Amino acid sequence: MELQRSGISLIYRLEIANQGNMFAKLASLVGNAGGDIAAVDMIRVTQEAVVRDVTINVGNREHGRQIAELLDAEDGIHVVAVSDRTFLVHLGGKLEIAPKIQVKNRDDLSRVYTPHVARVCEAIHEDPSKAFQLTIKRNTVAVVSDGTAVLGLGDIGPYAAMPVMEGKAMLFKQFAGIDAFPICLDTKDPDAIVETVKRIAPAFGGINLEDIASPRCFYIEERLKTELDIPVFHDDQHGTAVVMLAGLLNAAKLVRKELKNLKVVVVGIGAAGVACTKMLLSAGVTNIIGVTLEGILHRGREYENEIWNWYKEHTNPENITGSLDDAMVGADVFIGVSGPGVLTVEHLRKMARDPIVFAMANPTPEIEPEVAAPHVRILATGRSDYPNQINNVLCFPGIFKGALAARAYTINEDMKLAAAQAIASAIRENELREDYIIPSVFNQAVVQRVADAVAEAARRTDVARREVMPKDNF
Ligand SMILES: NC(=O)c1ccc[n+]([C@@H]2O[C@H](COP(=O)([O-])OP(=O)(O)OC[C@H]3O[C@@H](n4cnc5c(N)ncnc54)[C@H](O)[C@@H]3O)[C@@H](O)[C@H]2O)c1
Ligand SMILES: O=C(O)C[C@H](O)C(=O)O
Ligand SMILES: [Mg+2]
Repeated sequence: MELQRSGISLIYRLEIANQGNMFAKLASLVGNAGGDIAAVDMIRVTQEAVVRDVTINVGNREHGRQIAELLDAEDGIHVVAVSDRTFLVHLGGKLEIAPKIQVKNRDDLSRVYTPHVARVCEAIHEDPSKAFQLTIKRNTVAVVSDGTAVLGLGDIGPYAAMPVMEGKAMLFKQFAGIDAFPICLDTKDPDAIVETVKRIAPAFGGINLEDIASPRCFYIEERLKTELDIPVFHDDQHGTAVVMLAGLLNAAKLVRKELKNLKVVVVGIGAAGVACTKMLLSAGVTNIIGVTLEGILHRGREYENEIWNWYKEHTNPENITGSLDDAMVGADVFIGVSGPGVLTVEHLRKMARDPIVFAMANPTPEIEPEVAAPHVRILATGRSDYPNQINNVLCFPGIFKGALAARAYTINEDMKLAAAQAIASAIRENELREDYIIPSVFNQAVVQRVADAVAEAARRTDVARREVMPKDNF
């Protein structure tokens, strides 16, 4: 596969002396240093100098720093400040709450607020199911995290987790029209998390658990699923697994291999790794090898982590032992949901013909895509800046849209499988290519396709509380 990488974009505020052709000099300095000027804005002009904001695309932060040093060392150029556009879009957070109706006069006020609102409260008191019709519960999801497994950054706490949760909430709204609220809890106690989520549930039609570390995430999700009557969905488990399977269905078609014959190596047997494995098993894959930091999971050992004991019983049919080096021999597929630097070119060389590599750790994949690309047939990552983005954003907006439309009280296996098939089928067979096994997150047809398939699966499996017509705009 061939790859092109996008870097980061920095804004340099420069004071440029009014002498000679300074801008041409600046442009050639930047160009020679490998930067790419994307925009120039005039900020102010004085007798001696002009101040401009110059947006420059650079490879990474270090490259950006080198360019700043280079410019500052030049006679007549002074670097006033460098700002990162990513930080600028985060100023003050990424979300706000907006009312759906304007209160223009006393009459409006008396309807949305006291006294008439009281009649609506009483109606819900008489029939609690009316909360779905008459409050934001109908179309609102809580994105709940404790900040313990934020992307691949680990336990960075609830404050640092907020930007990711705000991002997920934005995507819920933009892609599915669902209002989502980021909630980062200042506790790691699984029971306290369960109790808190239960107590805030009245306002929500669904709970999207996010970036909660394993193995606690399994307990928290299981309890909430049993104790709440709205869908509870741990995105890092099931969203990831759904999109991974969608990608694999298409990748297998492309290399003309059948799922049941594949040898799949999964690295990182946490939330995402366990769920991906369960999904592979239900799709008919039998030869799955799970690899942790301690090596291949096998039946010759008893593990402290309970889920790994479950894992060893359901995978590794030949009970092989050893490290990732041993697991990769003859593998058709690598699924990485661990961390950076796990996979090497040596590993890729051990794989079977037409290797399929899904290096899904965020933000840094298990292997640098540029390094892996020449050695594999199909490569996918979780990132937005490479082709084949296998990221749960392709799933959670649509799966919740379908579940909320059907007013489903849970999201079950059939609904997840339906979502995976809907995502995969968004690409027609004659459109499949090595760098196009998964539809873009901006393919607007995908969310509705997933939502329709999920609502239908909810109806078929008797978990829907509402009949949904296809394309129903609830
Ligand atoms: N692309 C996506 O849509 C997507 C979705 C979910 C998670 N992820 C990524 O997957 C990774 C794991 O997320 P999670 O939610 O499962 O976290 P988690 O904390 O539940 O599990 C991670 C597991 O990986 C293991 N691990 C870490 N480094 C390893 C290594 N070098 N070799 C073997 N095992 C290793 C850890 O011990 C842990 O068991 C993160 O990088 C996350 O960003 C990607
Ligand atoms: O947030 C993402 O980009 C995907 C996933 O939920 C992750 O934790 O990495
Ligand atoms: Mg996540």
